[in-house]
Amino acid sequence: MVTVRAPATSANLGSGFDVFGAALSRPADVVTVEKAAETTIEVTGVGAQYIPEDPEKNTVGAVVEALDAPARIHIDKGVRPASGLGSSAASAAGAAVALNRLYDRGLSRKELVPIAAEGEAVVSGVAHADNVAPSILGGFTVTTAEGTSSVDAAIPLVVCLPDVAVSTRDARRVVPESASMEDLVATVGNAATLAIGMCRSDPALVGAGMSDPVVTPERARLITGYDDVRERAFDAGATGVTVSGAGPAVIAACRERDRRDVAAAMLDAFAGAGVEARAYQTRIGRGTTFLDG
Ligand SMILES: Nc1ncnc2c1ncn2[C@@H]1O[C@H](COP(=O)(O)OP(=O)(O)OP(=O)(O)O)[C@@H](O)[C@H]1O
Ligand SMILES: N[C@@H](CCO)C(=O)O
Repeated sequence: MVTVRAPATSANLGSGFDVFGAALSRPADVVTVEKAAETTIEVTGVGAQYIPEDPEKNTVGAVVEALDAPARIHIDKGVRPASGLGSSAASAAGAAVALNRLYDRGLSRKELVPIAAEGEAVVSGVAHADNVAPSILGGFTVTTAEGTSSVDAAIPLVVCLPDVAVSTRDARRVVPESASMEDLVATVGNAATLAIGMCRSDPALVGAGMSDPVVTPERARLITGYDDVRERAFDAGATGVTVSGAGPAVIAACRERDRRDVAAAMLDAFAGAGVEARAYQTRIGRGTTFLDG
């Protein structure tokens, strides 16, 4: 038997649509796998009632197939589904790391990224790896068709999760099909600023680099109260605020000393918009870890 803790993640970070990702120190899924002749999946925890246990429909089923590793699998969800916090990816990432060890497949963490990404295709129609990469590798990740690069970074974060669901599949429908040259230049500048900020663990640069004139404004419309939440977070000291993944979670970068105030301000703004929410005071963290030695 192998048990792992696979962290939530935030993809895009504004300017890095479908490229940037970050592992969060909390929340996380716990995935346990045991060899079996046929694969079975049991799901407990946050939002378990919305997650299919059929291996054809659960993200871990595709991982089992890709690794040819049938197992009895238990997923204890800490990451709510349809959250923008890489819920479907956390389970797939955890299963990939755990099954690789259970069956002694000998694949490296980087080799496991495209395998876990197959799980994402099951739910969103696209095998995007910008959530599974940080959930497996940890830190800040840059994923392209050529592979993933990662760097550890010490950046305090708040993710505020409203009590509504937005599916990645729906949120991909509002992504514009083209962008102007002006927006392209701005986005490249912001993304480069964010990447330097991560390398220096500088919350000011990371926050400044989260600005995105192309995808985020369209996605923000799907989140009731977004503009107020963003403004209040900045007033409380956030250095940058954007939609986490496909939403509805909103992520803010900040300095350690401001994190509590930023979390309170975001919760208050959602409440003002009539939306219940939960705030996680978190930071960029480690990738999937073994819980059983
Ligand atoms: N193991 C799993 N964990 C969570 N959701 C799963 C799992 N397997 C299948 N699903 C389905 O995936 C959907 C949630 O995935 P989706 O990509 O929409 O949200 P997310 O992973 O929280 O968001 P994001 O990718 O934007 O961070 C739900 O419909 C859920 O039933
Ligand atoms: N990059 C993907 C991540 C989904 O979590 C998207 O924004 O659609």
